[in-house]
Amino acid sequence: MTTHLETRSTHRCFGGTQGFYQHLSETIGLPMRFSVYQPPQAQHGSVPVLFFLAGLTCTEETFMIKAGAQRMAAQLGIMLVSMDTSPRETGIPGEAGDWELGAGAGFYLDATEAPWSKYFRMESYVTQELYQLILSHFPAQQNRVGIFGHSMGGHGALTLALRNPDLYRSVSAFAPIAAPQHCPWGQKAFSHYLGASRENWCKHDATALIEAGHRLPALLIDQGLKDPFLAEQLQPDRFEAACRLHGQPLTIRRHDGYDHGYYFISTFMTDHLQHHYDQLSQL
Ligand SMILES: N[C@@H](CCC(=O)N[C@@H](CSC=O)C(=O)NCC(=O)O)C(=O)O
Repeated sequence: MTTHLETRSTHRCFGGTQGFYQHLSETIGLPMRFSVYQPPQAQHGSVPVLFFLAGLTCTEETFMIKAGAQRMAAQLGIMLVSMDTSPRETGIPGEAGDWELGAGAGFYLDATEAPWSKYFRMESYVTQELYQLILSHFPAQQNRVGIFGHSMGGHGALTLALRNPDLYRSVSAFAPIAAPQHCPWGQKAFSHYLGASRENWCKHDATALIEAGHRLPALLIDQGLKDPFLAEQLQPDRFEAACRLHGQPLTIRRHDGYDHGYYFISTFMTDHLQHHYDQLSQL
């Protein structure tokens, strides 16, 4: 791959390197930004890699700044990758100004509907272009790749892993949008990006994908019970019921008092990194 990577900044962090990068994405047709934490072990050889997909309004910086993942990643020798949550400055009318749609709200799918379909191709970007770019430009082990995410990014982690089981060998999520076709965030995004076809919506809905026979490796989900989005937007009960009915292994932990934000995520981050480490170490 001949992608030119612009290094925007690097920072020593727990003996490793936190980097922020930009490149001209062929998939998106515009510059895209992403971030990589390389643990100290990456100086001596390739290491497992975990992609983190962030939620609505987030950027490639949010996870790296707020989740507190680098200390444990350095101990376990895991590379962390995060990316912006959508294309930006596309010129599409209505791209900015609505935090649930457009900029910051790419929903990790390839839009099929104009005007979004020209640039909003986050599924291909994450699963193909960025995936290959990380494997070719960083010391990442290609057979030890995992994915996790939060909220919209939890939806992304679940659906991309369900749709691409050969790419991701470990999966987890924090407060995912677990049944997007049944919630206002998902209905708004899917109707604009995918059009009216419910058949197409089901291809990007984690609960529907489980019902359709797609499967994941052993899955960990954490959910705060003081999350203001829990009942209307996230709906993990639907996903849990589908997993139980269809034999998908799932550990779902519900935590009193925790909300939707990064204080919740950082509290349980070490459990998620250990989950991925354990899964990827078996390979
Ligand atoms: N409208 C608010 C809140 C946006 C928000 O809560 N975003 C979450 C993800 S929600 C689902 O994907 C988030 O992760 N925010 C980043 C953070 O640092 O907490 C707003 O615009 O702020």
